[in-house]
Amino acid sequence: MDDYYQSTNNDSDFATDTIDDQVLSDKPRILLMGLQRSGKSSIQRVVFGKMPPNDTLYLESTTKIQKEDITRSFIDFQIWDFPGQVDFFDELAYDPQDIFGTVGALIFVIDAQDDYNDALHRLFTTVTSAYAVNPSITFEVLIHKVDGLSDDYKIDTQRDVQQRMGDALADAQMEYIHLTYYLTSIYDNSIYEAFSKIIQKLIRELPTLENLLNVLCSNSGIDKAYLFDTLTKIYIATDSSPVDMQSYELCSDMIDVCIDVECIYGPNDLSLAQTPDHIGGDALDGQQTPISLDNHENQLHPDSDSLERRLIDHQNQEQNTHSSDSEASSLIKLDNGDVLYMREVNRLLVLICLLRQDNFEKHGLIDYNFQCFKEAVTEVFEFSRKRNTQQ
Ligand SMILES: Nc1nc2c(ncn2[C@@H]2O[C@H](COP(=O)(O)OP(=O)(O)OP(=O)(O)O)[C@@H](O)[C@H]2O)c(=O)[nH]1
Repeated sequence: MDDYYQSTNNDSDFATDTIDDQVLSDKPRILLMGLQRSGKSSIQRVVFGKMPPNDTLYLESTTKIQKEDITRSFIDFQIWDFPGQVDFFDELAYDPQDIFGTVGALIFVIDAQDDYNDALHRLFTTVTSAYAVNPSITFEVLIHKVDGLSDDYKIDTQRDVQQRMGDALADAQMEYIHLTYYLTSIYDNSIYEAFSKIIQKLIRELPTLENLLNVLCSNSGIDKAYLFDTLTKIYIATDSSPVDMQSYELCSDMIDVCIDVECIYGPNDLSLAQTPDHIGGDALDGQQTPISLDNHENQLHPDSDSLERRLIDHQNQEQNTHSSDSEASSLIKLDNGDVLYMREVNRLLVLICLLRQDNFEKHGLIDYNFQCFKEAVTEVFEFSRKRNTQQ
């Protein structure tokens, strides 16, 4: 996919806009398919529309293909939500070429809390038919609604689904069709984690971004770095050290914290320092106290050499250095001593890093390296944009 980023901002107040076919751009597509009530619309609403998961209980059944153009996001694509009750391969009214011609990923959702025999049958016909039309589609299977299941049952279900699909494809001599499986739920971060991996497959610049993140981490003493799409909280790249759910959740929670602060104080006051020892390593929600940079002296009394003092000095320097642009940044100290460091790369992307307190002492170096990283990322996308225009 060539166009998986968006270089312009759309100032619409809505994250996603349902739009008519006539005005749909030529963007690559992501299809959400699966049986009725498997959770397709809920996934779309929660991930791309910021709907609280509990509100999906009131969603009505989809009756026709819902096409949405994702705006104000780095992930520049259309997402098509299919009604579960229609089998598009039985209906002569639908031309498979129209549907699958320019698809990037086909995501098939299976309800793991229900009997999934029919779903497997539909999955088989869907992938084999779609592959016949467009072999470059990546097929992704979400074994969904696993929030109600025990860990053992989840693993057994995934193994069973994988085994049966593998057998069915082997019987049809179509083993070359590759499916990737994810255990997901809208009630935790698993759905974002799955979408991160799905979207990453569609980003042509991924290896370059990963290399840049590796260089940034190794030269700055950073333990883990994620490049997030700010709107969706999907991470589009990370360094090559293993992803652990806890660090991912902390980083993605940090985006929520910053957005909440931005909503309360306005975009120009986004930078915040964190009171010491207020944040547990695994519990951010509700415990953070944003501190205005103007009156921090009255609120914090750190001794002069403490990390808190350095965080505040750092924030002040940042504010002075970047007073002319509105680049957001934030620092949060966790009670285990680690530091979460967030910097906005552009209006659509944000870098979030996790590093140890000792390594944060070299924050001048980290800031400098971040600026180099930011310039490199901008150049990469500028290069891709030019290449796409030429093509
Ligand atoms: N427990 C649980 N329920 C979920 C999850 N995702 C969706 N649901 C529920 O599943 C029900 C059906 O969700 P929808 O999103 O309407 O399903 P759909 O696949 O779009 O259905 P159609 O539009 O009929 O094709 C809703 O009540 C959701 O709240 C999940 O991760 N866990």
